Amino acid sequence: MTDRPSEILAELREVSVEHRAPGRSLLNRDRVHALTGADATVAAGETVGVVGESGCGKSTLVKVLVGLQRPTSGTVLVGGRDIWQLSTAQRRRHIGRTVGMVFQDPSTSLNRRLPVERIIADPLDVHHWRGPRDRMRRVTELLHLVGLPASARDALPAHLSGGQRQRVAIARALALEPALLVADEPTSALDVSVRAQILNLLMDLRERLGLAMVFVSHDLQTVRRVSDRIVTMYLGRVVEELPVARIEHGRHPYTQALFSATPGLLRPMRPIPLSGPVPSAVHPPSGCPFRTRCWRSTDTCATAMPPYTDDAVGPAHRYRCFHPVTDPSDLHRAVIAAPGADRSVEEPA
Ligand SMILES: Nc1ncnc2c1ncn2[C@@H]1O[C@H](COP(=O)(O)OP(=O)(O)OP(=O)(O)O)[C@@H](O)[C@H]1O
Repeated sequence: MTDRPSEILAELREVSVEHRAPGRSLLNRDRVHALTGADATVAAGETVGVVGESGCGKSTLVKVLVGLQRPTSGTVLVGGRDIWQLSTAQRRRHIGRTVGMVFQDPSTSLNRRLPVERIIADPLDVHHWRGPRDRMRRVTELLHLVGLPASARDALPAHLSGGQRQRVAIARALALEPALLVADEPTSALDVSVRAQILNLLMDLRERLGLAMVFVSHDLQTVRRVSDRIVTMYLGRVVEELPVARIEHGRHPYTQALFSATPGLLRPMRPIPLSGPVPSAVHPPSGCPFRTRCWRSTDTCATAMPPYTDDAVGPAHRYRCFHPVTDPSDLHRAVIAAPGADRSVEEPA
């Protein structure tokens, strides 16, 4: 198990985010529960992978973490300070110096009208980074850091490839030497051929600069490879947090189902099929949100959201489930119990 470093760079405490449901009239009080009661921490030097199905709240969680989304309730601490107790100017300054953010699609996250130099220098200007000569030197340094030639400084984003644009976005995110880099699907909008290059660049920068990272991705193989800890989300809830070395011992049925769907990641022989659709984020089920698709659910699961329970290794591995998976043969039963499942699957030893 990875030792958990102690300095907490960012923390969510009981954070919820609600949006007005789209397409509804102003009189309609329906709300999308994008995030509900989420707790999460990121410590210096660690990489936290955030996983879960589309729409489960991963992007909302990271937007809250970097101050781009104000929570409806709960507390967001960045560098130990409650960011929503700060003035707008103080918040921007404080977050900018602690956290850098790389978005999914550099074609939309970069200003198309500005040359690369101005894009990268923007955080330096906003934060009054020393004098003009230092600013120029820093831009050159950043271009070099992300593997772009100095000549790229005059190019417009349209003149660059997708991979080069994402390098510019990474340079901008690192301009103020943050301790934490948050990357929301940083390679998924890129050509398959350059995804590995950008991922390798991020991993290289992480090592060289000693960065902590939050890494959101649908690519579970990659998340497993790059993360120290994994946060599993389902329908706006964080349902499990665990060290990557314990992924085979995921206690929440959803963690097991999610990772079983990627060949070779977990011991179950076949993907655990989940019945039924993901429930609506406007009207989530009572109690545990996963209960409507869970093969282990009982009436108890409808009564309340299960509290956090520490696994045997302590709070580094905790989950929210009344009926945690503790026996591998249960996973086998989940596979063969599904309608249409291949019942010839071997019972695990
Ligand atoms: N501005 C908004 N207004 C209304 N609903 C929103 C808004 N932003 C997000 N949502 C909803 O909140 C929920 C969580 O969205 P979010 O983008 O955080 O999920 P996600 O896990 O990042 O999804 P994906 O993997 O597809 O990017 C979804 O139901 C989404 O439709």
